Amino acid sequence: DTIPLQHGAHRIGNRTDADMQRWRDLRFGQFIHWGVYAIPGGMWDGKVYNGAAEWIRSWKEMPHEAYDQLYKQFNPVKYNPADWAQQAKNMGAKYMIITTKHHDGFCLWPSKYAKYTIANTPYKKDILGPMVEAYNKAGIDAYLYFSIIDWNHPDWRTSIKSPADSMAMARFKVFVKNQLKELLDRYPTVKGFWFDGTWDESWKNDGAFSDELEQYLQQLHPGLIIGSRLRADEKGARHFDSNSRLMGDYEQGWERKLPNTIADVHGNDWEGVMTVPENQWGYHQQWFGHVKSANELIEMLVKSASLNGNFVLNFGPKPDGTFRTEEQELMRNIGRWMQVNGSAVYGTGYAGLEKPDWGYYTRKTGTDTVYMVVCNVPVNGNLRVKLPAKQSIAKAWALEQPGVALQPELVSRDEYFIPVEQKVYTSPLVIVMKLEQQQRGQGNFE
Ligand SMILES: C[C@@H]1N[C@@H](c2cn(-c3ccccc3)nn2)[C@H](O)[C@@H]1O
Repeated sequence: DTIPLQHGAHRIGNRTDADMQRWRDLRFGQFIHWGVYAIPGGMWDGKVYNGAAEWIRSWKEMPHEAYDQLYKQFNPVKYNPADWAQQAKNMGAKYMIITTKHHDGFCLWPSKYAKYTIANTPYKKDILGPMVEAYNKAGIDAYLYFSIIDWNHPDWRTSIKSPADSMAMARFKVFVKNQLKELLDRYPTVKGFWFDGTWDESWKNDGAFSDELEQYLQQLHPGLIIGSRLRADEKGARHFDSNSRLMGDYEQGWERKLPNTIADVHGNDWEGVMTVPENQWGYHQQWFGHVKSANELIEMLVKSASLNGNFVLNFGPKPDGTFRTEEQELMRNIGRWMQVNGSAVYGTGYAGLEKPDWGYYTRKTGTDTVYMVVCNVPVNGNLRVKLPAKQSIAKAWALEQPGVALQPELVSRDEYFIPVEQKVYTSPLVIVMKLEQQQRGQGNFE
């Protein structure tokens, strides 16, 4: 039996409206973390910061006063949003999430509610407007990342320890509402918010406000898509309310990790966000540890779609407004594969088949078209395809050779082998299958 909640989930099950279906069909997004933290780029005073570059202000080696002067040097003279949008389009991204304000509180737009903004840098001009416009022009939807944590604002509190704290936080919440309305007024084509920095007590213990804020934004801009990270219920439960019901429009907890099985997603819409190095969102001059390859990231993207989720890959532009070469290279290499094989990702979801060893199945939503994305070619030269009872393969072909029908061999009841060419593969191979209900009497297996 459920606990009565005023500020828990207000909907059971996924959203069924067109805006949400559009979000699902996009499947592949580009995250951009850009701000003052790009200037030090993970280094200060000749020393390397081993944490995430966008957190450098919290590093003991970086005096707050020193960081808080850096905005006076922010001048991305090479910033060219049309070029960014073109590179993202070439990569195959269908939506983009941009940090309007990260935890440091620096605003990439000339907010009239703050001084710590782009307006007071040498660059002066609004960064967000031209970016949203350029991406939308390239056919890419725009979403706004917004950090509730704001290290720059005098009224932000991580916890409420006194009446003075309560009054400060009350002022801060008005400031948050004002900035969010300002963002919607300035950039009306945005499709949603990506909230972050909502783990502190001050927020967790104010579930009512997070609920009111979500409803306020939906009234301002019906159809907005907002993930579960914004929300807490009145008992301090986050993402899932005290009755284990998902709050928000999709599960937003998959940060630098992905679900492994369809059971892990509990039937909810979800989105995974991923860094190229192990844990850098903002620009870091020295990437250390494992840097993911195009094929690794393509596999994560396909794995996400195969489990009914979206995949968002992060980029951290340099202080001059350009992407580092490794990131430009990645966008080209991922794009080359998406150019040919994107139909195995866009508008697809969980195929309802048992996960095979050789890779992933995705199903074009609502159809009998199933894609086989082969990441591990079996040494026995055959792709084993196990179908639910009474289903069979009507047709199968390699996506790149639509005219050449493959010959699946029925090797046991509802199980086929599809031969796969033994050669060097430099990227995942995609095979398309049309499934059908089994004709009566086909196959002579008991
Ligand atoms: C999307 C990512 N979320 C921000 C983040 C993550 N975290 C964090 C904090 C504590 C534990 C694990 C992760 N803190 N800030 C990162 O800075 C980046 O913006």
